[in-house]
Amino acid sequence: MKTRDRLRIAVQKSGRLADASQQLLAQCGFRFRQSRDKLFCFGETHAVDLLLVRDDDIPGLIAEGTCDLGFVGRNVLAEQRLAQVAEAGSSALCEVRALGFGGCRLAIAVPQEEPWVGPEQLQGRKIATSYPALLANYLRENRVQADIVVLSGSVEIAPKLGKAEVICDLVSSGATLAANQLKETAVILKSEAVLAAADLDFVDERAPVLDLLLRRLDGVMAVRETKLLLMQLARADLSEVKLALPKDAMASVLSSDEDRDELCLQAVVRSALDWAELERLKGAGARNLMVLPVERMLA
Ligand SMILES: Nc1ncnc2c1ncn2[C@@H]1O[C@H](COP(=O)(O)OP(=O)(O)OP(=O)(O)O)[C@@H](O)[C@H]1O
Ligand SMILES: O=P(O)(O)OC[C@H]1O[C@H](OP(=O)(O)OP(=O)(O)O)[C@H](O)[C@@H]1O
Ligand SMILES: [Mg+2]
Repeated sequence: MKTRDRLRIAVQKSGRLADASQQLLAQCGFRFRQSRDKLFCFGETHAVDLLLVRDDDIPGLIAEGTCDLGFVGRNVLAEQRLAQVAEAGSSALCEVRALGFGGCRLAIAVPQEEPWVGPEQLQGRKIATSYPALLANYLRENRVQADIVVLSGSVEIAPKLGKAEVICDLVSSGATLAANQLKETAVILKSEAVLAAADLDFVDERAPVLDLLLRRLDGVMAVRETKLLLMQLARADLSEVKLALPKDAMASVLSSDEDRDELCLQAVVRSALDWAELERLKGAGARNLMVLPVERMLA
């Protein structure tokens, strides 16, 4: 087994996942110094270094052992995992954690005027995609035979170019599909950025730093949507205000001895808080409501 004294993580150099990946590592308390060629970041606070690469290269770098971990879209990881299984019979690549950013879906899209009845309508059609293994898997599961046209990008213009009638591509807002007179139908994969790895059974110095990284990632992820809600209220309104709190709120009441009728209530809320919920609390008697972000939590 290869041993190394520093953990090496592959992250996207530039693109949709690049900034959020580095921000997440910063939230975990990891600081880096970037090399002059901007391809490598040396970990200043911990024995963790980053390799800045194209996202498509991340699963391969992990599989060959050049990197221990990677921040990559589930769509890219799942596609390359399936391709490895088809080629070698197995794949060591696995998803260790979902990271909560880079949300999108891999979906089938057909021309807007075409009614969608189900996957059987894809029988014998030409489908353009950059995800041939995931698409082939979906077609196999639905017992449909179709012609997969592999394109590395700009898949949405394939129907206009006459290369295919249908596409299978990533969708987020749906704006790209709408601009190309296409509509989303079946979703093949729900995706987000994930932490990918092949082998986490380290027996060298990487083990404790991996442990620390996973614990801190879990700490940051656990409070992603969490907010601290603070408010003032009269003691007489306490039960009404408590009833108006979101169901998952963990509330505690603070009071000062000088004015026992005037209370302060704090609540940790794990779901997103909208204006309607705050207005409901105000209606129940709460005043000076404040919603504060929670940066980290150590249980
Ligand atoms: N419209 C979208 N909204 C949200 N996330 C997306 C969207 N499109 C793609 N993603 C996610 O972001 C990942 C990276 O997308 P990006 O467009 O930066 O890739 P790329 O052009 O292949 O970059 P690279 O130059 O690194 O190869 C995708 O694999 C996917 O997981
Ligand atoms: O549903 P939407 O919000 O419109 O997003 C979908 C688009 O986003 C991605 O492309 P991207 O913009 O990253 O460009 P690319 O094709 O060069 O990767 C994806 O390939 C779609 O084309
Ligand atoms: Mg790419």
